[in-house]
Amino acid sequence: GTGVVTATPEQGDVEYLSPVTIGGQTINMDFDSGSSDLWVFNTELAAGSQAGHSNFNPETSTTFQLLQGASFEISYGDGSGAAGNVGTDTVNIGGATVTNQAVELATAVSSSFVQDTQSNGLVGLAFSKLNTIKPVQQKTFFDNAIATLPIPVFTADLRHAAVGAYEFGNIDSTKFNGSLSWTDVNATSGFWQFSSQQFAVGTGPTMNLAGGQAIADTGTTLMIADPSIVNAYYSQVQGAVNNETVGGVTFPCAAQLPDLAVDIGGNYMATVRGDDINFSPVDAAGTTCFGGLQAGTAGGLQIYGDIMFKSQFVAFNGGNNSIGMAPHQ
Ligand SMILES: N[C@H]1[C@H](O)[C@@H](Sc2ccccc2)[C@@H]2OC[C@H]1O2
Repeated sequence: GTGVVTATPEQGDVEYLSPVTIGGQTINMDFDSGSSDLWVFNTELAAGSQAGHSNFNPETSTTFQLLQGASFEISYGDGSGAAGNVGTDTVNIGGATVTNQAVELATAVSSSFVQDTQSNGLVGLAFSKLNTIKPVQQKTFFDNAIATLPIPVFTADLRHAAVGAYEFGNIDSTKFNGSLSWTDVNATSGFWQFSSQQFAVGTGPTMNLAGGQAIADTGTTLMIADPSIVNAYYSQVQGAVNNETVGGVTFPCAAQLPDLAVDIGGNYMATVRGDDINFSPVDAAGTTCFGGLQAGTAGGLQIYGDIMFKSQFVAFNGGNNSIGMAPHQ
């Protein structure tokens, strides 16, 4: 069957949380199309790390089974990480259910996870080749569910400061304008990766980024693009500066921010709303604001995170490895 759950933004749209039922216990988790482990805060974790979180208790689940000798250890792009043991349990996301899903029980988590008490773990939705479980790699929830879904798709409908949704096995055409533009994904990296070789700032000319590649990553808050895009964009914003202290580009909060259009696989120019690129104030007075568009390394893999998802409804097709996009309704 299909499954649909709410995707509720934390304050400032830092991340989006969705309810997941594991062995009958419902826990709010961060759905991450940029990784492939499902790990959860749990009662095996040190009490200090458990504090403030919803902690899965494998002992009170009648369907949990330890996966003897299995462990995981994951490091994320932002330097955070988690590690621990592994079991299997019944995982239900809005009705879409997998009876033998690998559930990773963290026994160690980095401080950024401990401090974020609204998030109690991640649901990895990238390709299973990135799963970190050893000695035998396990599948993601989507990989396990795909055969039972009416269509082999999940969709992300993330909104600025409003509740959106993740849906498995159905594409709700009331949630986007027009029709989806589909692009082939190169799954070799294990990410939902596509070419992105052109961009335009506001009503300006289309510019080239030869060889540009990007991934669609719901677990990344911002939009990390090639320096050539970032420089071209902020050259159009009065008062924009690269603020080393703050760690990225800032500008006056009153600035008028242009839209940014980026090429998706040569088939579609996805427009990212300028308003969403005004991400958050860095000072109490709300005078200086931090950009939702920041620079990665030149020629590196670009990461189109929540800043893009707030403008675009995205469908992930695991049947033919493609991504569909259209502006939100
Ligand atoms: N795919 C992303 C992942 O979901 C997050 S993990 C995370 C870390 C701290 C707080 C919340 C989430 C991390 O940032 C970018 C990349 O790695």
